[in-house]
Amino acid sequence: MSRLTVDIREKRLAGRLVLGAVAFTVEAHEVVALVGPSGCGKSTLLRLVAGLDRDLTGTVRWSGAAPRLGMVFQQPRLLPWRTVRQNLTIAGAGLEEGDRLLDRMGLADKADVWASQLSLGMARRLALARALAVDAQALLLDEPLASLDEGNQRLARVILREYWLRRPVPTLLVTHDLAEAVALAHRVLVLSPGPARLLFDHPVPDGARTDAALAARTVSALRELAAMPR
Ligand SMILES: Nc1ncnc2c1ncn2[C@@H]1O[C@H](COP(=O)(O)OP(=O)(O)OP(=O)(O)O)[C@@H](O)[C@H]1O
Repeated sequence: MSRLTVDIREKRLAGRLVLGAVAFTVEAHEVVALVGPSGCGKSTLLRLVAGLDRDLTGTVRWSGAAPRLGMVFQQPRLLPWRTVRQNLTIAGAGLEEGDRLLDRMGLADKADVWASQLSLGMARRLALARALAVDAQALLLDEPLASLDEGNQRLARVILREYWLRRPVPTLLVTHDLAEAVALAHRVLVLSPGPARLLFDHPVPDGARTDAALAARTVSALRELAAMPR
């Protein structure tokens, strides 16, 4: 399993500085949340890690061979002219695993519907199912629970935790929601307003995933840290 080392000194888009100094590692079995205000550069950072953009000052390295990635983009990026099931199989999912995930995501009755006919929340659930169905060696998830109602957010959290128990792959999870970060990640990286630099890298206590009071205390501590002048 790969370990990810990110050491970004600077990233520019159209000449404008979008990311400042951001350096961190993600261990082979670790889920790391990236949290920061809107527009600070989180998606840009994820694209650099995915190798979709290689134009940076700094380095992004995986130990060993580059892993097969399961990705959720900010937009669902489905193939609208294919059915829901085909969107999974074309991405490389086995039929059985694809159907199992559709069932878990509450999309079993949509398997033969055109992807273009899904609501945004359904499309986002399908995009998450696709990332989890492709036997990924690392996950890069950009706001995977955005546009889901509360029930589906809870369900998606459970599905993600089950996934990591079965397949503890290195994961970068972008979110603007500290509570979601604490609920899912082992560590939370907080970024400054853009151009983002890393403000701090904070471990989440093990119990926070099951103990709601501890989770709430961790979220408040992170919020206070993030608000501190520096
Ligand atoms: N192709 C581009 N050319 C120039 N600037 C860009 C381009 N794409 C994004 N930006 C700018 O880069 C900055 C970072 O964008 P990015 O999408 O990475 O932020 P983000 O933290 O993911 O935002 P959000 O949480 O709102 O999705 C923003 O100011 C955005 O306007």
